[in-house]
Amino acid sequence: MSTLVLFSNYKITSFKSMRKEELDLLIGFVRDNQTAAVDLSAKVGSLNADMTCRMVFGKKYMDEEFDERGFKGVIQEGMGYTATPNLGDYIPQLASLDLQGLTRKLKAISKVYDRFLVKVIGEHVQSSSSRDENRNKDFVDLLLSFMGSEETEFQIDIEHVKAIILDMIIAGIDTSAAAIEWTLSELMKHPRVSRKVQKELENVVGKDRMVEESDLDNLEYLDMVIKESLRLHPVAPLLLPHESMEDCIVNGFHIPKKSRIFINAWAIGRDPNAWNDPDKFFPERFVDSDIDLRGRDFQLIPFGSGRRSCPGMELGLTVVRLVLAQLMHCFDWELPDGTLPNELEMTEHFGIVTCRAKHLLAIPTYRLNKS
Ligand code: HEM
Repeated sequence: MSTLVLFSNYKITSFKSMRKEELDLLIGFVRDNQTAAVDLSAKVGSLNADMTCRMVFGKKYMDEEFDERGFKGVIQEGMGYTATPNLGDYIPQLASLDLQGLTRKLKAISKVYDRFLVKVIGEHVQSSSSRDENRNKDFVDLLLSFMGSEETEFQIDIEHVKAIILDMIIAGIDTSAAAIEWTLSELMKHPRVSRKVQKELENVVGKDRMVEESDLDNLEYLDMVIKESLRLHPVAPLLLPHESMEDCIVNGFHIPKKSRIFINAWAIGRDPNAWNDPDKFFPERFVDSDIDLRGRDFQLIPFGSGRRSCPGMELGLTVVRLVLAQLMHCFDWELPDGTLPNELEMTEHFGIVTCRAKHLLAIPTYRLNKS
């Protein structure tokens, strides 16, 4: 369903004008605030949350419509509990005691999610008869249209709809934002690479207009920068847990059926057996290389590989490329308080999605010709 319907090329393209509207708001805000440092981590996080909400729910929701902790706050709290190693997973006899209280806390969070999802679905059902049939359908519309339908191969009920929506929101918001945040951080740290990205943008786009999505395929160097950033900072460093379907032997290790498997994409991206100078940020390593991000090349798997790899990859890459290109094309960036590029701290905050421990702040200067 994800591949054929939700993330088809047609569907991704149908949200192009929405992405432009949201990104233009951010660019406008930054242009109006050029004297102070912009909290890029917070701004990029909100931009992605807004884009994802409009695609999945058809509109943005105010924080207070969710819960007093706000939309992002609750999602992050839930993700935090999910990422915490749970004793009960390793010693099943202890699971029912819930010694860390994780099950109890997650159940409480799931009630908040559930209340919100019931409200969103209710709003869609109520307004379905009065809605314009030609308007662009959001994910909730699409999923509801499969429910109870005999004509489709996807047999789903309301609990599936809730689960899929939640999955999309959780998997979509922080991942793209963290990928943008890390790439911007590496660009701030490496002015040579930043200048080269801006030079490419000047050649492809010119300084008289902003970037359009149709320009993205011509930005080859930016693609290398993104690959290099995802190699060093795979936003889901351990991917998602997998389970072996049958007994198998990998590199001489016996893996019994039904084992829980973690793939350390972070370590693979920095493995000296797979990469020369692995700790160096050097996008040019991808010149004349056919290593891509799609999971064919096992030394670079930020989206996983195979059937359970990320279904939102094309969409995620479109957003990451577009936002980075626009921010780098429209502005020069300087670190605040006289911080030198090589002094920028890169400490990670570990979670299922690993973002920066400290927000990335930078001072913008508008650089296009047109006012
Ligand atoms: C740069 C952006 C993104 C990155 C780096 C990323 C990365 C990943 C990774 C590593 C996985 C786990 C794969 C595995 O364990 O093998 C995953 C799964 C998933 N991603 Fe993404 N993702 C991104 C954007 C998105 C977006 C925008 C969406 C949807 C709106 C999305 C939806 C999903 C879903 C639904 C899954 C779970 C698939 C399943 O249940 O098997 N992702 N993603």
